[in-house]
Amino acid sequence: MPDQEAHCNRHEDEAFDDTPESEVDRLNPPPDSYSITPFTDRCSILLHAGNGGHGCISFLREKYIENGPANGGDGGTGGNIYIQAVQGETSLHKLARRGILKAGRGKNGQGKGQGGTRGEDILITVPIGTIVREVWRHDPVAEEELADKRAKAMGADAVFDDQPGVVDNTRKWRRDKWLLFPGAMPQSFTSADFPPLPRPRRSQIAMAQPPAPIRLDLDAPMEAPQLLAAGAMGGLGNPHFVTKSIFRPKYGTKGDEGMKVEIQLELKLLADVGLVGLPNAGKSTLLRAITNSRARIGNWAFTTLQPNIGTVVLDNHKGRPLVATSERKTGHPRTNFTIADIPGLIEDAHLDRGLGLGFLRHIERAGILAFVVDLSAGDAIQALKGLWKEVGQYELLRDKEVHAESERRIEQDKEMVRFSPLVEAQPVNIFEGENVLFNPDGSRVLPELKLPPISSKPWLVIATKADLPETRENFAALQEYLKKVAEGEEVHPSGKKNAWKKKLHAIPISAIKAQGVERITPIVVDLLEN
Ligand SMILES: Nc1nc2c(ncn2[C@@H]2O[C@H](COP(=O)(O)OP(=O)(O)OP(=O)(O)O)[C@@H](O)[C@H]2O)c(=O)[nH]1
Ligand SMILES: [Mg+2]
Repeated sequence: MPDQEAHCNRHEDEAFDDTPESEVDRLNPPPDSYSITPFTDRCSILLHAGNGGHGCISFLREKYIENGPANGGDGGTGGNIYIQAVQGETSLHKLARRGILKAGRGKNGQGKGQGGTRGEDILITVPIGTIVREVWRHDPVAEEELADKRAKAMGADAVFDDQPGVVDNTRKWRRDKWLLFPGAMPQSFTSADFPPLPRPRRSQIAMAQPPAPIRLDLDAPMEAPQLLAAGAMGGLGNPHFVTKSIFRPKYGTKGDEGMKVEIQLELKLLADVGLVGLPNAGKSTLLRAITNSRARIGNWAFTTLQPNIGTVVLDNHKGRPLVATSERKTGHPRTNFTIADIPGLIEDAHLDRGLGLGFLRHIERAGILAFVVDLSAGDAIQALKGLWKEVGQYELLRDKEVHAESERRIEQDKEMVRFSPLVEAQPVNIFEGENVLFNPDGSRVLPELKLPPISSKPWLVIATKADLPETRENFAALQEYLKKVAEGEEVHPSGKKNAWKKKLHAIPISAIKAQGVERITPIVVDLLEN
């Protein structure tokens, strides 16, 4: 039992006596002392920008003023949706659970000329290294603009209020756009009673929207949020429709419908360091030893079923940083780095054995790879080579996979007959070839992420369980081997020629006793920064 093992060793070895009791408990916890952190690295969500509030139809009522002038306020603008990549977020699971994000609707206008208040905004916070891709969108205002353009091109006398003298014949029938005075009978209005419908409007902030289709690569912390979808404009109150002949218009307009965008979020970078190792090698214990993680630990294979991400704090804001760091590209000194503990890798994992390809994908998303080898479980060099082999095989396969996957998706889409009742009922408002704004079936195949080859990543070896007997020779051999690799006497374990081998480190540790782990941080920081 691991528990007994730990205690025996502590009595044997004087050097480990200074490890506090509580720390040992934390690193070799009873089975129920862990937390499962939910984790998602890919999800799609539907954004619904806020609808505009309706305009108000009202008239001044005061003593001695019998038929006061129109004084209905305009409707408020709908809420906007923003996105921001921030430090501290590590997973998309919170967003994945939401599914739909709907910004607030603007409030309706009020009497006495009071405009409606704006709808509530939504801010989506995502981890740094998130990619945002648009799947499809439905933008009512853009569609209306397009329809107008089309009507004009076809020679209809579609004219707007800013072109006087010509009668609008095309848009008055949009009864759905008009709001009538309470109590007015809809049938008492003929289209002749309405002035030309105002041209579709956009809020000023809509200028800040990224061009469609949205493709954002958020790989740095953002100081300010980025707008994704602007809320729709509110309707106009009845004072807008006062003319020389109509003093008391009994109509206003409804607020516009907010646009809908479905986006796919994907984490490009999972963490700064990825722990790669066989099952039961001690990766989760290591993560616990150097971070505050409460990752699950157990003396059996596949204890970890999904990535756990821990953060190593370098600067606890108490004056001098714990580890000296240089100013990075961003201009700020690095204050932390993250480590991903991923499920164990077994032989033939690339053939989808074990937990399969899913988590091999995580490996290529780490900045640095830390190969965790168990010194007590046989030849460490063989273990390291085995891990590299799987990683390499995976990389080979991936390129093929990606290709096959996108082919397959195209094929499936061709075969499927989609149920889309709305498309038939609507006038087709898309010019051929031009900006397809309304793509109701969302069948667009999104391009895969492009990532650098795995063998070009900096890597190090963490040799763990060094507290166990007869691990010394194993480690010495490993170190000797790495030296030869660095000098070019041995082939790089990845088998690739241009693989990274600038500074090869092997660090012996005992994670369970938190011995030697303090050496990891400065080495990792050095690799991250250079
Ligand atoms: N003696 C000793 N035992 C260790 C050490 N590190 C981990 N262990 C034990 O090894 C076993 C496996 O540890 P885990 O951290 O769960 O291993 P893992 O690599 O995360 O395993 P998977 O999640 O299944 O891939 C546990 O029983 C740990 O207590 C160490 O430094 N020394
Ligand atoms: Mg684990």
